[in-house]
Amino acid sequence: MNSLGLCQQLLPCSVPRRSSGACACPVRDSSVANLYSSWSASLWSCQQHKGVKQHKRHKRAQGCAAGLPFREAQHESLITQDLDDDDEPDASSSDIARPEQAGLPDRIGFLGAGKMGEALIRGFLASGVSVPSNISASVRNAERQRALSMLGIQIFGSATDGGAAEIAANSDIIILGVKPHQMDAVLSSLAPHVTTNHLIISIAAGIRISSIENALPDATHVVRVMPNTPCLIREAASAYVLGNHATPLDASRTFALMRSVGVAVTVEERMMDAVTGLSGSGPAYVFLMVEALADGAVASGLPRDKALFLAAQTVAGASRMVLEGGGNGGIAHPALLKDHVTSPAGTTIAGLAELEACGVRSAFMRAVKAASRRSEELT
Ligand SMILES: NC(=O)C1=CN([C@@H]2O[C@H](COP(=O)(O)OP(=O)(O)OC[C@H]3O[C@@H](n4cnc5c(N)ncnc54)[C@H](O)[C@@H]3O)[C@@H](O)[C@H]2O)C=CC1
Ligand SMILES: O=C(O)[C@@H]1CCC=N1
Repeated sequence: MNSLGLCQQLLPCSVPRRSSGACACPVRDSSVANLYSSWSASLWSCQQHKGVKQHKRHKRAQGCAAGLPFREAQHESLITQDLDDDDEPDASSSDIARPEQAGLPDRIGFLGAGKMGEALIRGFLASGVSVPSNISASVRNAERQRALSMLGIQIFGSATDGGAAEIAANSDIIILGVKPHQMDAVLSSLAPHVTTNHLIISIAAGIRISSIENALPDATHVVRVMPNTPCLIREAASAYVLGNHATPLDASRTFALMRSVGVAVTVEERMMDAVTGLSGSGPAYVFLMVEALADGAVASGLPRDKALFLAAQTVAGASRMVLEGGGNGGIAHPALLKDHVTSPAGTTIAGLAELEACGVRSAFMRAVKAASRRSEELT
């Protein structure tokens, strides 16, 4: 068992890998890593092309040429989404190939590696985007030290007691993985050691980019990411925002990292509280839902193990249908899919009527809004 209480041996088979929705692009034998290394330089020469749209198309084509399926290349172009929005791809990227063995050369240091940090580390290692010798973590207590040492990564002491200096000296990318209320202390310890060669990635709920930038030296490269625990099995839904001094290369490094453990989209910072209430906290809502569905089946006579198994697979299968059922890689509308399950005077409408009577729809909306509000309060 790992610290998240999950049996690692069960994980590889718990989420089936899928084939990619690859495009007809003829060159597909290279990886995100190629795009990563060539992108920075080519982005700028590319900008000399006529017009913003042409620039975006060019980057997309370049992504394909770098071996990405069309929709991943298309997604890469979102990194500069501030250029225009009208040809923005939809948010679904579930059919996109994973950047297997992308092997980013960056050394990644975690200041605080608890549940979320460990999920990221395990995901990065599983994806091959990094290797143990390129990852380090500053750890405050012996139990965390033991858990993380088993991954073969380098361990330093507490971030507020010398560990920040060691992480800074041994990392290109520093991931701030402490709780929001621990952030001030950690940033104070880190500030004297940060240079403009570092990329600082905060995963803390509620903490604004401006607070991080203000606590660190001028021109520090900062990116704010909201991941979720399914990073552990490379099924995360992450969103990220670039800080004021983050470069296109920082964007591509962040995207490559987060894409290696799931899907990743860019948003504006004003949307990060909503992201936190939805995908950051969302796995907990779904776990509760799976548990409750299984309870219902147990109450109706099904053994607990079969009830949990069928409940979890039902949620996974239905989610996949939304993600993959839209045709041309788009997202299907859940209301249409719901109607396909629901026979006149059948079983499903009887169940749905109960859910509506209990206000489940409104309860989910309220949950996301409450979590978003809480994220706002954490600022
Ligand atoms: N748990 C989740 O599902 C998600 C969490 N987050 C964010 O990730 C961050 C971490 O959350 P969790 O991993 O859940 O919390 P956690 O409490 O499991 O992990 C935080 C870790 O930081 C360590 N820490 C605190 N001060 C330290 C210091 N000075 N030096 C070294 N280590 C130190 C703690 O000992 C702990 O191991 C939070 O800011 C949270 O908002 C974001 C998305 C999802
Ligand atoms: O509950 C929390 O505050 C963290 C942030 C998002 C998920 N877990």
